[in-house]
Amino acid sequence: MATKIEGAAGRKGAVKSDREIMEDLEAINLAADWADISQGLRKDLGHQLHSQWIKPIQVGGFCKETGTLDLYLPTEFSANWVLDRFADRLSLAWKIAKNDIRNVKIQVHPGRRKLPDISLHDGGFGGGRRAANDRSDSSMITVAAGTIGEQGFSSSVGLDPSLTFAAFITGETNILGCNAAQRMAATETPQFSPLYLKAATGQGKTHLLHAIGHTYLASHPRARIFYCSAERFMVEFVQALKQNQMMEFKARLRSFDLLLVDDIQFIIGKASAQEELLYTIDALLAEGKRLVFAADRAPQALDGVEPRLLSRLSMGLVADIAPADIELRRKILESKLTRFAPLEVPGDVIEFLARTITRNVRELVGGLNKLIAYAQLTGQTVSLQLAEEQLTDILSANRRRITIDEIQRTVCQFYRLDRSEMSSKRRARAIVRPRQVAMYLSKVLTPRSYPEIGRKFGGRDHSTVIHAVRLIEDLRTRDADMDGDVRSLLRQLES
Ligand SMILES: Nc1ncnc2c1ncn2[C@@H]1O[C@H](COP(=O)(O)OP(=O)(O)OP(=O)(O)O)[C@@H](O)[C@H]1O
Repeated sequence: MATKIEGAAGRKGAVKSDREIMEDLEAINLAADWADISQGLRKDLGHQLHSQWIKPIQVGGFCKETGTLDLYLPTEFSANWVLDRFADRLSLAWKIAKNDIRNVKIQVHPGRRKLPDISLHDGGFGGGRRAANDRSDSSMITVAAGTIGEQGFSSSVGLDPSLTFAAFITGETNILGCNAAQRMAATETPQFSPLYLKAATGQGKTHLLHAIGHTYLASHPRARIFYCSAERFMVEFVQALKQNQMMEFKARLRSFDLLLVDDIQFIIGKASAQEELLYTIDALLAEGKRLVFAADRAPQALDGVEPRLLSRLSMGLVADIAPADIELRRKILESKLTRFAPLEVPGDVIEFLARTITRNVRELVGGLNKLIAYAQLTGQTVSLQLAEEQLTDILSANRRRITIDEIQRTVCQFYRLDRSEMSSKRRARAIVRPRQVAMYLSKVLTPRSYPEIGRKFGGRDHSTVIHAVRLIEDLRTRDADMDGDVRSLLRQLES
């Protein structure tokens, strides 16, 4: 049997056999995995190292018999360089991404193998990032942006040109975070510093950090900006320590006008590096410089971070970005769709994706991209049926969603209460506190809004839910028993 492939722009392509189509699909899946791996490495290594060494990597074929994946680089020199420095990381990342990979072979390109002709202008798979083999130049950042040079911080500013405020869609759940980020990037000095962005994975923290960098640079072209992940900060710190270059390290770190530190939860447990970060924060704040941190949890919930650093992290504004609600998910999909025009995606497909892919925006956008890529590749029309068939992994992962009913049931079992107490009007402390815990867990584990949660707890007002969430958050930082209870409930519910 042969299937006709219709190109991205509606061109008629060649007739492909089923085997060729399977190979193309395998290549698409590898490209999607590579987009995720590459994105992680970009955060870790910074934009400059990433664009120089990782981005040129082309994913070759995967041999099922030997479990070997080929990675190609354009020159002997770059292949050796990547082999020396990144072989272990690349191999580990691929093994985690794809169980059946046993070896990763890094070598010079024997002759270019192209991915199927599909147009993902938006950046390909994996939530709007560039597709694996997209080698387009992204030289958006100029030297003025604070190339640090020499050793120590080896990355330059590290901003992704596609992550701007213009591309960031706002709704009720992220408007506070976005406004605060815009203030941090504005010409006027913000009334708060640092800004601490808190959100679960894939809800746009990194996007906002990059957007701050772009906007600030546009109005301060000579500004020195540093973007890195906390993990990267640790690596740089340890290297400087080993190479006896702490003075240079400190001096460079303190010379920045804007410091953007992503994934601060990874700073955990390294006392000397934490201390250095603490001094840097103090020094930069004293000079009125701007600092932004992003993490997947509140400062108080960062285990193993010393109290003085915690107090610095939370002394400015802590802006919470809640999981995107249905309206925002719809808006994001619609905005992404404009880039695929004239391709048509029916309204019911958008609605289905927005309603089903609720865990995070990365998966949502990744799902849309994958669906469109598949439809273009096989010449099929985008439909609900195609979405159900092609996105089984994403959809089933999202369907395993925790519900408020489940949370109420688990909390009642845990505290040995009757289920009716979740909605009752009784105000005895032994009932009120578990009810507040259940409201808190509903906010943390489900995408429901405060009013929706209130309704599930006997029609309570949203302000009661907000109060409960804040109270439990606060109690968790002061009362070890309460924190222990919540952790144990979280484990039960997430298992
Ligand atoms: N509101 C939004 N509008 C447009 N795109 C968004 C929005 N939120 C997230 N995205 C996109 O979703 C993807 C994931 O976002 P991002 O990497 O910023 O998440 P994150 O919160 O930093 O996640 P992690 O904690 O896993 O690093 C990116 O492609 C980003 O551009």
